[in-house]
Amino acid sequence: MGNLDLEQHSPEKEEMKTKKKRSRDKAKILKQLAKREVKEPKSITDEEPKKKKKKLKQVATEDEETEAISDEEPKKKKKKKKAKQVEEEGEESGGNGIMTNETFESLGLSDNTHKSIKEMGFARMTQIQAKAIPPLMMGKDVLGAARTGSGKTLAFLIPAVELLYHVRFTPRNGTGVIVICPTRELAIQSYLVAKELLKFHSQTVGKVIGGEPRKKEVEILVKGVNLLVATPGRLLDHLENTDGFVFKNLKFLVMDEADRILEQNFEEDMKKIIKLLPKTRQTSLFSATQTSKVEDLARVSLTSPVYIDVDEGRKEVTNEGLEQGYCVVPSAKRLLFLLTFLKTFHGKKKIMVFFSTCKSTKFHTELFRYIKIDCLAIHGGMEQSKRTSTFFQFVKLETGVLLCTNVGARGLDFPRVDWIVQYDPPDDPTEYIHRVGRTARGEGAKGKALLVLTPAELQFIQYLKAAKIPVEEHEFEEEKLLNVQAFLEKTISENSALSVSAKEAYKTYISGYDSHSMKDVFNAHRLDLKEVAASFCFSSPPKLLLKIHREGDGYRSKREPVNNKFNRGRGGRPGGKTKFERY
Ligand SMILES: Nc1ncnc2c1ncn2[C@@H]1O[C@H](COP(=O)(O)OP(=O)(O)OP(=O)(O)O)[C@@H](O)[C@H]1O
Repeated sequence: MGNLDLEQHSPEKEEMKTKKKRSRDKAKILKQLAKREVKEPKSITDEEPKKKKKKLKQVATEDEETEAISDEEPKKKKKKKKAKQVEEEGEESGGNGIMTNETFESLGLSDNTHKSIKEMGFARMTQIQAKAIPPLMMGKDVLGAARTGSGKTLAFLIPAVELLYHVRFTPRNGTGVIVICPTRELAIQSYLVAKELLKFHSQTVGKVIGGEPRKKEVEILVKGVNLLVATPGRLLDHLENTDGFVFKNLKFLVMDEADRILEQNFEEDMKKIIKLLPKTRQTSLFSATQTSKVEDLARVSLTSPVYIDVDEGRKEVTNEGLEQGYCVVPSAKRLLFLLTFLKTFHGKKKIMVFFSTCKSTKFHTELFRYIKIDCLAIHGGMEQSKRTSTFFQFVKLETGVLLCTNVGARGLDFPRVDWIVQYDPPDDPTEYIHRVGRTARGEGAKGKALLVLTPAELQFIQYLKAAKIPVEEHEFEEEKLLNVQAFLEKTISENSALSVSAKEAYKTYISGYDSHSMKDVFNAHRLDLKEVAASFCFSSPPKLLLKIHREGDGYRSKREPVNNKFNRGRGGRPGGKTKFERY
């Protein structure tokens, strides 16, 4: 028996088996791709001009982000160093289970894709990549879940690029792959990764996102964008209105952060988009969190999907390198608490602070700058050009503070963030997971997260624990707070612009609170307005018309039960945003 066991688990045999399996998979993938090439060339190659095989490279116009990636040499070096560091840290610490020993080389990718991945400094695959890339390259529909910062972007972009290459897409064939992202910044980020992957290929890449000039986008779409990254609203706009946008050859649709994309405020657009796109295509849904809506969509619109959940069975849903705490702070002291925190770490750490509304983010940015706390801001009320430049500014910073709404919660890959502060609570555990996922990303990475709750909101911790999120309480030390309440109130009362901004922030904070989906925890009727006003630098609540839903008047929790099979307690998502648009 002992012998038999040894025989079965001999490392050589295991290795042989894996190698054999890999080469079988590789052969299958190549066969599959070849089949697709044979099956579909008509609709595609027929449109290709025979003589003019001009290599049209990267049709996307040069834009602001080019500047951020223009220092080619240092960037390459930095990346190689980073990848080496990631691997070493992973090995030293025993890793946190994100990396595998499987190499990208074993996938049998095209030389040009492989060359790009090498330039990015990656040799071994992460778990989601090792599990999702082979079935995706075989043309299967995939529903993929893996923790934040574990490399999902390459997991779908590598198969996308390989598909375009093997089917020999040219600009004339139009769009073969569409990647839909919920925020503009995430779309820009994914577009840049796609651009890097396509660097040595002839296929074209572009993006269409809200807030950018449509005309420029129309021009690149008409020229032909093979891999298109888009936000839902702007994509729908082009699908419906842009003559010359060829999408009938679409082969692969990816929804990144699928659970977010299927929420209420995107749902209508998504239904229309799906209706307009060709039906025979490969579809893939990715996110760190899933909801029953994603499952429903997978059931009705994916063909025999492969379900991949690399973190199934983990005791915690957040990353091991993440230290998570919460502090119970009386409403009236919240601002002083945040100021004390920022005074302590300002200039030493890279920090993201989450707010619930645009106006509140705007007010706090103005106030902090006024009192000489340097900070950046990203929220939905800003011009896109400013949002984009701020995004790249924060990417480059070693230390600094970014105040943001949930536009910063999903998918963004800011390097080396030390602290995530949730000054205003998230909508639910799912949103919590994505916000804290902006730190401790990748193998061996570390980071800290702090959630600020008022005594009335403490019950939220039970929801976090039920969703397998470990949080420890930090003591609230009132005596250590900066003693500046009177100074702040005076500052606001004497500065009319700040005062107007504070009033708007106060008002939207309350209406935002009222639209909260977990009414059992975040109940606007339990807010003490005098205390809330103090946290916006008012000695008494400003006289404003506040609309708060009456209790019993449709005022109930929209929380969706977390009991579907694929979700497995990841912190299910309630019904999504209500009338009040907060981003
Ligand atoms: N094979 C790899 N080896 C090392 N690092 C990698 C590998 N693949 C991706 N990365 C890096 O890991 C980081 C996180 O990747 P990515 O942004 O794709 O995560 P994600 O799973 O999409 O996260 P989120 O759920 O927050 O969107 C990126 O900086 C990326 O460059």
